[in-house]
Amino acid sequence: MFTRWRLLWDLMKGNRMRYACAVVATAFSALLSLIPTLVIRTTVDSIIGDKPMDVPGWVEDAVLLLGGRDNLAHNLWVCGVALLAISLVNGALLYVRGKWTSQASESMAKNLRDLLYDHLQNLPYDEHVKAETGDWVQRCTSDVETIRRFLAVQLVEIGRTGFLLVMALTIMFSLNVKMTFISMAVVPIIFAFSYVFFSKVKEAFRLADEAEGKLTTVLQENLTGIRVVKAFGRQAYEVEKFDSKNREYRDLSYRLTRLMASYWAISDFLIMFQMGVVLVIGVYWASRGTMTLGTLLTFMSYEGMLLWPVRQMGRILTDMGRAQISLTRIKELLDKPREDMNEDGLTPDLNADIEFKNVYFEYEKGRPVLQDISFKVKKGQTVAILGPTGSGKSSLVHLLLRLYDYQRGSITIGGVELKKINKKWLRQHIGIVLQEPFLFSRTIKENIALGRSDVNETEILEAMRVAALNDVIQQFEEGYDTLVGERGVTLSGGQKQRVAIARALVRNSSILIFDDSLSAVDTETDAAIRKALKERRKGITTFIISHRITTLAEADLILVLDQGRLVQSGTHEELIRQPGLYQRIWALQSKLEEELANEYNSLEYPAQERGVM
Ligand SMILES: Nc1ncnc2c1ncn2[C@@H]1O[C@H](COP(=O)(O)OP(=O)(O)OP(=O)(O)O)[C@@H](O)[C@H]1O
Repeated sequence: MFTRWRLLWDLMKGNRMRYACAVVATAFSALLSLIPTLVIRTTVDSIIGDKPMDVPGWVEDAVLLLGGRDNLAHNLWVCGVALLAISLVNGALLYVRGKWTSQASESMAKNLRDLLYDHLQNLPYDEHVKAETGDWVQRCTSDVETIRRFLAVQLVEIGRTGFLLVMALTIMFSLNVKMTFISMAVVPIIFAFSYVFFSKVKEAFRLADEAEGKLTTVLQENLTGIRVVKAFGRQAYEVEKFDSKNREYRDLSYRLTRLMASYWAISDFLIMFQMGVVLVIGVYWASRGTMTLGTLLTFMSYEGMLLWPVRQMGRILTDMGRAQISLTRIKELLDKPREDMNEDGLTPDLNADIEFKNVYFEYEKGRPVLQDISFKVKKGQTVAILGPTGSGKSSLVHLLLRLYDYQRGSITIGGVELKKINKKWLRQHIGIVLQEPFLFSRTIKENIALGRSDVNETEILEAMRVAALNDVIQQFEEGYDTLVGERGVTLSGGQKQRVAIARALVRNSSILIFDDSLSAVDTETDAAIRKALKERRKGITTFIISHRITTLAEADLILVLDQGRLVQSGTHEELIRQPGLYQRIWALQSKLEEELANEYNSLEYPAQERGVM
């Protein structure tokens, strides 16, 4: 609990003084807002009327300075000017209060967003894999906003109401004790009613918020997956699903509006009842001379000023619970440990031999994903990995980048244990093309340059050539300055893979990893890219995960994984002679290719159309 508020305190660094000044301005503004009523009271009772002045000495001196009561009675505009002057000062105070609180709260929110963003960037890979992105986004946006509002509005409003109550009660008690008790009789009732009401209605607010969230999720999911919806002709089902969520949201919002309407009606009635009682008793006392008209006006005016904010207090106090929840949610995110980058680790030359020795790895305890994996790769060699879905291919290459840590065994590069190497150094020297490449909503060029910040034009063009991207680029008017993603053109799966390959190539890495990165390009382009890559990656140790035997065949070493175990390893020539998974897949793919070729040749249209002259 304490650490949560401590976080807020820390985030306000540089703005604490400003916020404190805003609190002081609030107090002064509360005091000033009570004074016009006193000016009116004195004017009515002692300047227009003939009651003796019961005002502090300095006010009496001021009246004398302005020519005395008689002079003021003939120049009532002076009282008007006094009211105007007070309003002006009060206005100035309200302005600086608003300015300082918003500066302090906006800076706090900015600091918090920066802190969260920085923290998220530095969380371990696994956290991002498991993360519910929507929930994280909400923590970084609406939860931050809730805390900002708490600082900018709620806390200040509580302070203002507190000051107002204390000061007004002091003045009221000094004027008439009995009337003070009468006029404040309903305050605790309104406060309690408002507090209980909003505590109860909080649940209704939560349900409405949740329903809104569900509605947004359905909408977002539908828009993201609209192609699937259309392809499967599921529009009617989706519309119905949306309608049911929409109806749920409407019903809950309607219920909330009804509840709020009854709240305003009851609390308005209580306030009006209270004012009515004060008016009736006050007029009675005034007619009997036990209370002056000015004092009655003061009570009526203060009553109005106090009861409205008190009525809001219940809402603000219950809303404060939200700020606490938001702070807890943010703290949970910030408490997640950052990834240890082993910055003091070794920075060896990674253009070296790699060795896996009895490597064991599991994501969850007791569920091994890789077991007893041992193999050696000479510097500059190409290693191909084959295996059924879920056999652990991606996991194996992820270990090399230390996106995850192996639990047993050893992985060495140039004889240095992987866990001793500085992680940043390691990742800087390994280029990876992920299975599902992600492109940012930027230009193609910028997406490629993400691989290395100081990359030059020639290197980008060269990487594009190797990744067979030039043909793609030519289709676009703006070439590689074409925007991709949500705001730009949509690239096909194969085109995206090629941009990702170019991005990995500009890194000039010592080790290159292709995680099934050519799966979406046609065989011809695959062959062209492999050829260009072969020339280019001389001396670079390369790992290629693929299901295409043609891709694997050229490798110096082929690893065959099955259920997390290395079941075969060797060259293409060795493996096709060994009975096993590789031989079976090779036989299958060769047969398939043969059948495809036969089918193509037997097509019955003219030879020139098939390109055969
Ligand atoms: N982050 C994770 N947390 C828990 N289990 C995981 C995680 N990632 C993968 N797995 C599991 O580990 C196993 C191996 O997954 P991996 O992605 O390495 O297989 P793969 O051989 O690359 O499969 P594919 O060819 O389908 O890409 C699978 O059973 C998978 O469900």
